[in-house]
Amino acid sequence: MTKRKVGIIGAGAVGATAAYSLSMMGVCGEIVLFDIAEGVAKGKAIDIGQSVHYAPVSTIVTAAESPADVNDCDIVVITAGVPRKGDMTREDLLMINAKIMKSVVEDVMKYSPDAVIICVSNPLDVMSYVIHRMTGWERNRIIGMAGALDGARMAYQIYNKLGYGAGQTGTLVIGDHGQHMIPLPHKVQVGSVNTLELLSKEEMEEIIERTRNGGAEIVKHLGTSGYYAPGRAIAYMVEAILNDSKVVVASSVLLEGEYGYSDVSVGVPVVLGKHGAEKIIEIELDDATREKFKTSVESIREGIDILKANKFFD
Ligand SMILES: NC(=O)C1=CN([C@@H]2O[C@H](COP(=O)(O)OP(=O)(O)OC[C@H]3O[C@@H](n4cnc5c(N)ncnc54)[C@H](O)[C@@H]3O)[C@@H](O)[C@H]2O)C=CC1
Ligand SMILES: O=C([O-])CC(=O)C(=O)O
Repeated sequence: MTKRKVGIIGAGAVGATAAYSLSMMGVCGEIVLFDIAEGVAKGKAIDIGQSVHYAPVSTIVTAAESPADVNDCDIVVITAGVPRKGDMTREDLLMINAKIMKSVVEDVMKYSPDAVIICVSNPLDVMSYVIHRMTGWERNRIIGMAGALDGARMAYQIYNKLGYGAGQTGTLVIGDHGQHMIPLPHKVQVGSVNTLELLSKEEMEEIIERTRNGGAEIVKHLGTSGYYAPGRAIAYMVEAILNDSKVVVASSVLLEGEYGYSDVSVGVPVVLGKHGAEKIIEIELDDATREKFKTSVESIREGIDILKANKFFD
């Protein structure tokens, strides 16, 4: 990769935190922020740009005056959209965020036609699917951020139970980024020790439940959804793509027969490198997990079907 320019569309809580996190890591030369709300991108770009003075590597942070300035990006992160509040589910954001997605994606296609897109807006899997349908791009170039965050949340819950192994916990969460997400306890290891040997069945069930409700728990306390962990998860994915590091991260990608499904975006383990989601890893699912995966896919398809019924797709 010759240039390392990252566009972030939607400079709200998540977009700005991703920008801040990325600028502190120094993995890209330029970050350009765009937001439809006047002054938001400009103000945050100045603030983040001034914080870079203390970063190990300098990153230029700018604000786009218009979508046309988010041009020639290697990666475009889409964090434009409405977050949930109160008792809302992510699915309640479907119609409003789908409309936002439509205008944003048209601009990305025009101004950064070679980019890898990281979709963040909710409901995540359906929005990632919308981007596929709108762009028609190769599927490796459209990646939904979910498993990176949900996996971090699961690791956090495990540490809180064990009291050791922070930073040594490998987790895997597949399926939708919603009520049917599937944290996989038998895949979790702390320092190469399988957690099935460290935690009781009841403790693991509690961890799974708290992981699944990780987003809602923050909304309950904060009144809006979280942004530090999401921002850091985005930055981790951007770094993996820019550095071509080939790390395995569960992400929402379009299936074309893998796991027995097609024409739906859902979270599965993928290899992240300079071409985006370069490889989908098909892991063996036992019968019970396969059933959960089916429920998860169906829940995403419900959202897609609502858009179809509303003639969202041409
Ligand atoms: N995939 C995931 O794991 C996560 C997803 N999210 C989702 O990310 C989205 C953003 O969340 P927050 O940053 O907390 O919301 P926010 O309200 O703080 O920021 C969203 C920003 O998008 C901007 N925006 C709206 N329409 C736009 C357009 N057409 N072009 C450019 N900017 C536009 C708004 O002006 C606002 O500044 C939400 O949909 C939220 O549910 C949030 C956390 C984690
Ligand atoms: O919970 C929300 O609405 C935002 C989100 O996706 C998360 O934090 O996982």
